[in-house]
Amino acid sequence: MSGEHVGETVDTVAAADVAASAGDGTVIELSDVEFGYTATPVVEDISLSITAGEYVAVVGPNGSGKSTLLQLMLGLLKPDSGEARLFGEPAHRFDDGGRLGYVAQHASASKEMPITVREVVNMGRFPHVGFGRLWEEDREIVDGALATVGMSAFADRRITQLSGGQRQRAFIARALAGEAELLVLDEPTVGVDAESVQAFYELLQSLNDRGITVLLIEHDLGAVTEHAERVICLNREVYFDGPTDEFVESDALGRAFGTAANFLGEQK
Ligand SMILES: Nc1ncnc2c1ncn2[C@@H]1O[C@H](COP(=O)(O)OP(=O)(O)OP(=O)(O)O)[C@@H](O)[C@H]1O
Repeated sequence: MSGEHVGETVDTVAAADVAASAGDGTVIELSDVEFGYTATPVVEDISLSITAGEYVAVVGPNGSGKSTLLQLMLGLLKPDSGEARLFGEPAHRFDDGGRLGYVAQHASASKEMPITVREVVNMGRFPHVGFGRLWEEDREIVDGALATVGMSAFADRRITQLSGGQRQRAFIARALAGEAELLVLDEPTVGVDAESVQAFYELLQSLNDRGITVLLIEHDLGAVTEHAERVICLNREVYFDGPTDEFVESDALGRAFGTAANFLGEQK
């Protein structure tokens, strides 16, 4: 078995362009997926689907395969066996086009990157208009995206001069400018100050209320139970996949983490 090793995670990837999603509203579909970076599988026996409009949290211990699962879903990794489909297409062949906004773990920017927030958000329009050709209507969409995430006042600030939370908002604005239907976030509130976390989740909720499918990895169980409507609990295999209230009542957490106390001890 030879899993693809993609090395460094790209900080943010606005992946995905397609003509059509699966007609039944399925956004992501995994069938019997197995993947390992070496001969040992990191995830196996994964079958699940995510439908348009859902708000799904992936939880699990450190090293349980959450980021790997996300990258398989997005086609950034290719399963060793089984199949991953994104908007009805094989995920690894999915073309960039704005439907998907991906904010990777510790989304950051190179310190030398002399790029402003507006320029980052402008990039969201590129799949729609082509490089360097933003028209008035595109600028209005960019302004709207900046306003939606509360970053209008920071539009001309360099991306490197933002806090972690502000940077996350800028990357979300880029996804919104691209008219993303699916927003995927890998531990979005790591490095975000506590006061901003609540506002950040309110933003995600408002985007989900507008019909955007939200899929995120989250360590903060409180945030998961408060906001996500569905939980996928992972530790190489899926230990639980279902409504959040059923997850809370279940023993999946303890089984996946060894003990629930362990997990709670990991809370940041
Ligand atoms: N690029 C890579 N090359 C080799 N091994 C990797 C790579 N990325 C992750 N792994 C290994 O795969 C396993 C799952 O990692 P993954 O990052 O998917 O877990 P995770 O649940 O997201 O972890 P965390 O909660 O710590 O972010 C770990 O054992 C990790 O060391």
